[in-house]
Amino acid sequence: MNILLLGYGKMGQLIGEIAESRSHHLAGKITIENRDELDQLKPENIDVAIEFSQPEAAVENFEWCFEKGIPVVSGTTGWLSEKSRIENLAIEKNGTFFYASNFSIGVNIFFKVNQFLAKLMNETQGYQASIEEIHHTAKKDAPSGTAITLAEGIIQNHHSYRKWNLSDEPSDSELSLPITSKRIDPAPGTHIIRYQSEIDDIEISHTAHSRQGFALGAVLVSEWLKDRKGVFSMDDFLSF
Ligand SMILES: NC(=O)C1=CN([C@@H]2O[C@H](COP(=O)(O)OP(=O)(O)OC[C@H]3O[C@@H](n4cnc5c(N)ncnc54)[C@H](OP(=O)(O)O)[C@@H]3O)[C@@H](O)[C@H]2O)C=CC1
Ligand SMILES: O=C(O)C1=N[C@H](C(=O)O)C[C@H](O)C1
Repeated sequence: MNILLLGYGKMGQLIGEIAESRSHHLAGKITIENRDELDQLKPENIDVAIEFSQPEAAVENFEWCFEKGIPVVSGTTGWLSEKSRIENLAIEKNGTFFYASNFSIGVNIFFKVNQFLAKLMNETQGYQASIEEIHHTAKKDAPSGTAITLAEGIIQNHHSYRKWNLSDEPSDSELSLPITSKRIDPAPGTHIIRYQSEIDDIEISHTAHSRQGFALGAVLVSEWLKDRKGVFSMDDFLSF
């Protein structure tokens, strides 16, 4: 496949290496500095754009891809207030859009375990839930996109929680799930779910040892997405 990398930082570079090792060709490696190179590309020669940029850049990148008819796979976090509009735009333009807060298979198993645990805890009194995420200090958004997905998994399955809040910001509701964001180098991504009571604590966690799982997941999804039209998520890609 011909792959356009929109964003060529820590993730874009690793995705490029993995894509080439799987015999794909890189049609472009776009950063803030060389963004004008987009005008010289031939959209008909690009099979998919893999977009790992920055919260402020992602939406503009999606709109550009939809205009050019290029399917887009994005892992950029921190732009979710625009998600419904972007998904509607993808459909309106007969485009292809795949977003995941986390492309690693391990984290997607962890999402399912989190949902199952939330269902069990919903039947149990006396536990307070909380989420902690730890990432490297260059991360621009907080909480992480993965922590938001985990919070949504709890909110959908546990009646004591209706929304989430960052733990260092005041919450206006007892029904809010606190998320603590820590920035410690070189953490690629750690997420912990805690249920604490006076009697005991229950804790589940996922720790990424590198960015390999995120990057490989994005390439595998791009291969799967070829020739598909519409809006997709990891639930469509995975068979569990
Ligand atoms: N879903 C997932 O599985 C994962 C998601 N992420 C998310 O991916 C995103 C990128 O992470 P990471 O690679 O670590 O970040 P980096 O800061 O290392 O890289 C970001 C890249 O985006 C480029 N960029 C910024 N603005 C634009 C623009 N307008 N058009 C094109 N490129 C642009 C930057 O350019 P320049 O170099 O010139 O500054 C840089 O190359 C983050 O939102 C992060 O949260 C990260 C890991 C996994
Ligand atoms: O910025 C990162 O590095 C990561 N971002 C994603 C997120 O916000 O959840 C995924 C992963 O945890 C790494």
